[in-house]
Amino acid sequence: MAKITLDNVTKNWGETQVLKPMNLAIENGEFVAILGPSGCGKSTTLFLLAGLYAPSAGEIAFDGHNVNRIDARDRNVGIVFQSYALYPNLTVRENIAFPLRFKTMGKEEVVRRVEEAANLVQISALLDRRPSQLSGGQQQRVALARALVKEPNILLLDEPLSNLDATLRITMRAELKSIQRRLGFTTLIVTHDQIEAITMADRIICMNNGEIAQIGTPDDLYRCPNNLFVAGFIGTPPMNLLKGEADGRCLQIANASFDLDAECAGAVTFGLRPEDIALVSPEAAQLQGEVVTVEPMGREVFYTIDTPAGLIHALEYGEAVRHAPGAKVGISCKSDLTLVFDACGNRIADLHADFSNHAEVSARVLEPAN
Ligand SMILES: Nc1ncnc2c1ncn2[C@@H]1O[C@H](COP(=O)(O)OP(=O)(O)OP(=O)(O)O)[C@@H](O)[C@H]1O
Repeated sequence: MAKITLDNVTKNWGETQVLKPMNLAIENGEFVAILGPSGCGKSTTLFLLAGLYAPSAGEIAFDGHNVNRIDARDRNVGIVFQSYALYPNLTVRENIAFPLRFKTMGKEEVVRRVEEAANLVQISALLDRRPSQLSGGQQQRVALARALVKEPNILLLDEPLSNLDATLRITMRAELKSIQRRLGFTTLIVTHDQIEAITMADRIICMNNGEIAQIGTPDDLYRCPNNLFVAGFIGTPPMNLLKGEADGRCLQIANASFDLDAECAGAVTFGLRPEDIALVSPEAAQLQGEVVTVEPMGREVFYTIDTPAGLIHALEYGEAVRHAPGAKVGISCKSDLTLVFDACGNRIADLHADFSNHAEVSARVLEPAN
């Protein structure tokens, strides 16, 4: 188990800097997800830690020791790639034992470690098969056992679940997390699946365009995004982001004005999560709109509402469809759940807008569906 520190680490390919100076500290035993859109630098960060890439500048340290010049195979890091990369002509046993081939260790020790790793991921019965005789989930477990067999200090996972079907992903997600908890490896997982990141990780590094947009617990990123990128990236369906203008304690969004709980001035963006919206009677809210589409999704109903501030998405829990297309509704939300971002896209801490009459929100004064 090792603490990982990055101090102003960058990566350039030719003239292009794909990783801007990155500073990061990951504690012993932490499970951290690197999340972000395609091309933002997630795998680059992981490969730098693995020693597969050398940094262009800066220092990578494990437990305070600079590892910049230490070879991948000497870093005591286990890696699981998206493709699994199993050797088709080797048995499962030989695949798992492969990373030990350069270690000076007796045959019995190799057998012990292979069996222990196979046991951990529950593939002991498959050791004499070849990869082609395994399902996708079983192959994924072999790749994980191969990473564990070195008894690494750090486990690096590069989209390890992306080739699995939806059900298996959920099972493997829970299994990975439980193995990590039991063995206590410092673990980094690269993913572009936010559910994966939110469900497994203690902390998430959200990256955009070669740099860290925010690091925090899943709840921090969801409830207190530092900036518009994180606000728009985390959450499905995404946060509603409305353009507005602040003047003192007044926020104007299209034809509606709201009270702010502190002074502010200039162009702002106002953020409102779909599930935090209550659709109330039009006269009970400052901002009104017309329901355009209604999508019942089983446990919830997803509404798209056309308002003078643009289209707004709202999610109401429960099966009941309360508003039909064409219904006029008011958009309401508890003020402490609203977010305000400045003209540069940074969230203004502790600034909220009074978006409605709270009594109306809690009473859920709703128009009947017509
Ligand atoms: N060997 C290389 N030479 C030049 N550019 C590269 C090389 N490897 C990666 N890049 C560029 O670096 C940037 C970051 O790539 P990286 O693979 O880290 O992204 P990612 O976030 O992991 O993306 P994805 O989710 O699509 O795997 C991309 O713009 C990519 O095109």
